[in-house]
Amino acid sequence: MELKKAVGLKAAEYIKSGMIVGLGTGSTAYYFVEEIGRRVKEEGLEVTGVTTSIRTKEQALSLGIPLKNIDDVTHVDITVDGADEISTDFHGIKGGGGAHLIEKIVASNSKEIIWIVDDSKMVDKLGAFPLPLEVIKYGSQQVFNHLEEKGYKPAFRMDEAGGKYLTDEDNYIIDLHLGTIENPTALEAELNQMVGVVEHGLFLNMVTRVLVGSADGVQDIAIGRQYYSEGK
Ligand SMILES: O=C[C@H](O)[C@H](O)[C@H](O)COP(=O)(O)O
Repeated sequence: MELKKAVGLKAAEYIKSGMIVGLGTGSTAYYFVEEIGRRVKEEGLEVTGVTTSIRTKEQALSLGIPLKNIDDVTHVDITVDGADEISTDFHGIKGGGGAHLIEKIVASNSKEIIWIVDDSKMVDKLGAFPLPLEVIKYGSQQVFNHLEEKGYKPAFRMDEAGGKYLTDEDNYIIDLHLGTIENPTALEAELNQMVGVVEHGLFLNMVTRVLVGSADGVQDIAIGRQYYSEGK
């Protein structure tokens, strides 16, 4: 809890008045959004938020953070979000909370992408965390069967009531229990082409800064790449 809060507060230091800010989803991003709300209220910070889930939208509205839809902004200056796993080469898995579709849309329109995590999320190779695929309902059992034939150990995500989990966009999620992903780039290419898969939780070559919380404090790692380019 404290590590998540520490990285959330540190990320908020990168936010200045006038920015359009992508507000991530999850238990770590929660602290970042709370801090932005506090600064809006107490310090007069003037930002426009673009949210990545219904949950975050409700939180941001309750805090009085002005919001816009992604389609009503020219770009996002900085998106701050959590992650489920980050590899040593700074690829990530996201979507443990089922929000990776909208998160990826917001991130892909962001000039800077900051991930905030505690050190338990840092891994050598991705894959121990189940890789989420958001799939359209129609034909989803066929997608599942196809993934099973490939040996990807798929499982439909279930909700607390025992039904299939529904995303904000009313799709299902299939989690792949891969163990280790030896070649994330090849898997990404394969999943990008799979009919019925709306979006997968592999975020490769996207993050521009990672803040890692540990007992020793917050490590601030600038990745040194530019994901976003104007007019792409
Ligand atoms: O779908 C959820 C998002 O990708 C989250 O950012 C991710 O699951 C990390 O969440 P948390 O900070 O709660 O571990």
